[in-house]
Amino acid sequence: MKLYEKAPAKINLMLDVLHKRPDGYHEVEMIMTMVDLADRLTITELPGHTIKISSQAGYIPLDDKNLAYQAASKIKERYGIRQGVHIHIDKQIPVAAGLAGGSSDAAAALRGLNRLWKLDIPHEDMMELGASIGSDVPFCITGGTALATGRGERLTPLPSPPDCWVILAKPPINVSTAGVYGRLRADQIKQHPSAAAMQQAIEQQSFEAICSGLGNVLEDVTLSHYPEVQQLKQTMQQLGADGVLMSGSGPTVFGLVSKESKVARIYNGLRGFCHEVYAVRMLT
Ligand SMILES: C[C@@](CO)(OP(=O)(O)O)[C@H](O)COP(=O)(O)OP(=O)(O)OC[C@H]1O[C@@H](n2ccc(N)nc2=O)[C@H](O)[C@@H]1O
Ligand SMILES: Nc1ncnc2c1ncn2[C@@H]1O[C@H](COP(=O)(O)OP(=O)(O)O)[C@@H](O)[C@H]1O
Repeated sequence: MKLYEKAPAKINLMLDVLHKRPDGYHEVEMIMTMVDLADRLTITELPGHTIKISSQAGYIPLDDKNLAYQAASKIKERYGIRQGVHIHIDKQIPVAAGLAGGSSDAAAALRGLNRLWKLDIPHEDMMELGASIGSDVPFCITGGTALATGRGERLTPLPSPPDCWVILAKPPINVSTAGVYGRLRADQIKQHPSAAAMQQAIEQQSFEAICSGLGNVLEDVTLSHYPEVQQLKQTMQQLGADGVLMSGSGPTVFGLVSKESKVARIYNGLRGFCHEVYAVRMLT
């Protein structure tokens, strides 16, 4: 049997850090949503116990460091599965970009293996398995739009934001999430974005209020190390995006655009600076 799962990228419309926790993680408040840029997983049964990962992308790990491998391994162990599996990842989401590509692959593997092996895993258990792989995996399992608290694994579903274009631009640097959180001084954050204001903007379907409520406290950390990310933000603003923000720990910058007539100009303008530019829709 062979089945397919789509693994979309996420963006953080707002990201606040409240404090560093005794376990080393940071207590966060984030509002996340999915965009229409996705990896595609093909999942096939294999004889024996083997977990095999393949990909057309030459730059992701194919061993137990791959988050989809970890998803398969954890599900096999927890549910005593004696079959093997081959997961092929058609990688479209830029890696180490702040778009949760690896987390979304893990989430898609959990969803797909739950179907393949007819496990009927309760929602709570899926969330727990996901959180044991990474803080963003539970959100990637449910998708949609959500307020994420705790270390990112506690979710409150929200309505979809109004449909719009999302222009993503990733400069040619890879950013480590652990490195960015490690450099953050949570007690010295000057301005905290408001989760309540973003939630209200989404509930009222106000595109303008969403754009003015965008904020991410990890931006200062990444921008101070990589001035090219700051430059990319300014360029996207000058080209006319309605709202511009770095996603997650970066370095991808996204621009929200309501009018289709502006999209080509912004996209073409950015291509001069950056090879990896995508014009996609918000997944509503
Ligand atoms: C920053 C965010 C925003 O959505 O996304 P990315 O930029 O990675 O896409 C997430 O918080 C990333 O989530 P995820 O990538 O799943 O992180 P994890 O694997 O759980 O953690 C990687 C490392 O980041 C740090 N970490 C992560 C989450 C958190 N709330 N506090 C932390 O301090 C820890 O040092 C941890 O060891
Ligand atoms: N399936 C996967 N896809 C991409 N990266 C993966 C995957 N599994 C493990 N990784 C590793 O995870 C790291 C972070 O990747 P990624 O999830 O793309 O970051 P981010 O959450 O910042 O967008 C990469 O350095 C990569 O080596």
